Amino acid sequence: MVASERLRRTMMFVPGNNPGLIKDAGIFGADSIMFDLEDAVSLAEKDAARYLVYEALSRFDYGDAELVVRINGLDTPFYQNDIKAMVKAGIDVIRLPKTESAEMVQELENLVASAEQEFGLEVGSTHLMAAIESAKGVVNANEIAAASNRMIGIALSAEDYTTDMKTHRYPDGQELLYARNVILHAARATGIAAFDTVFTNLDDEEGFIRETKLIHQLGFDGKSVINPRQIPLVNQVYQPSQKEIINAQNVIMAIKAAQQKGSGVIAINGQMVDRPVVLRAERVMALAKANHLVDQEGNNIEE
Ligand SMILES: CC(=O)SCCNC(=O)CCNC(=O)[C@H](O)C(C)(C)COP(=O)(O)OP(=O)(O)OC[C@H]1O[C@@H](n2cnc3c(N)ncnc32)[C@H](O)[C@@H]1OP(=O)(O)O
Ligand SMILES: O=C([O-])CC(=O)C(=O)O
Ligand SMILES: [Mg+2]
Repeated sequence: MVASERLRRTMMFVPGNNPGLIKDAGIFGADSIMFDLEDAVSLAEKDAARYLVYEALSRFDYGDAELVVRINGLDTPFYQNDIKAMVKAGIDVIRLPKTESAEMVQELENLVASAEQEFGLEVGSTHLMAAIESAKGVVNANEIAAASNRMIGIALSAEDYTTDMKTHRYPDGQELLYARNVILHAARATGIAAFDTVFTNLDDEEGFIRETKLIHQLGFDGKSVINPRQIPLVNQVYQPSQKEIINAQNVIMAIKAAQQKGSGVIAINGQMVDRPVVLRAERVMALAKANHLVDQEGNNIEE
């Protein structure tokens, strides 16, 4: 699948030092599974976690899920070994934590390219993403997003970010509004995905849904999650309504008919349908397919 066409509603963190969670991570339906070598793993367990994730990637089948690894930061003694092992294992995406500049992404890219050469992989086949976790990262979000052709997305990491900003997380999320909008604009301007941050109170389902509705409304592709219980809740928020699906089906049918007659624009019930409307309709249909509300051809499923 082309990296830019993937749906990425949920990217689930899986601690890299926990064999049980790693083994079963594929059964919960996360769009992306993110093995963590960074903050979920204590210093004493860094080497063991890297080895464990390497073995898991080589042995287990995670189906259609995109496989991501969060490596240790560029200010640690671990990241070079992390990159080598994960490239060798054929990981889909490397997520760089605490990214503050384009130079950091370029340093990562150079090391990834060397590892690809060393292990006989096509240079450019490993994709990258950056987590933005500080004021400096937010200020430099545009250059970070555009730093490499390998970039598939940028993410807000609000736990570290709010600490850097000398605040903390509040239920209404006002403290994150600026960073969320900056990250979204940087992602959209570069044509890559935007991911919202984790919500750490597993018992506050209402708060989780409220936050997910907000980031869906803003335009995020999806959200980092820490627990399988959060996956269906995100999918529910991202699920298009029946009305949206019917509208999207009509738009796609109408534009196909128009194109057959050599026109790129048409009206449905007096409403102009042009390229942006078609693109929105295609996204609705992709979400409808992912939620099994229509079949792979976009037709309604017979009861
Ligand atoms: C600020 C940051 O950097 S956040 C990123 C780093 N943090 C992480 O990676 C934490 C990831 N999450 C977890 O480790 C766990 O979800 C915890 C510790 C928060 C909660 O764990 P639990 O209390 O066991 O959660 P819960 O009871 O809901 O688990 C339900 C099932 O899902 C499994 N599960 C829970 N979390 C995960 C996960 N992240 N990945 C895979 N499986 C998971 C559990 O093993 C359990 O399976 P079982 O029913 O077969 O025993
Ligand atoms: O990426 C995330 O959402 C988790 C994280 O590291 C943070 O919030 O600091
Ligand atoms: Mg963090």
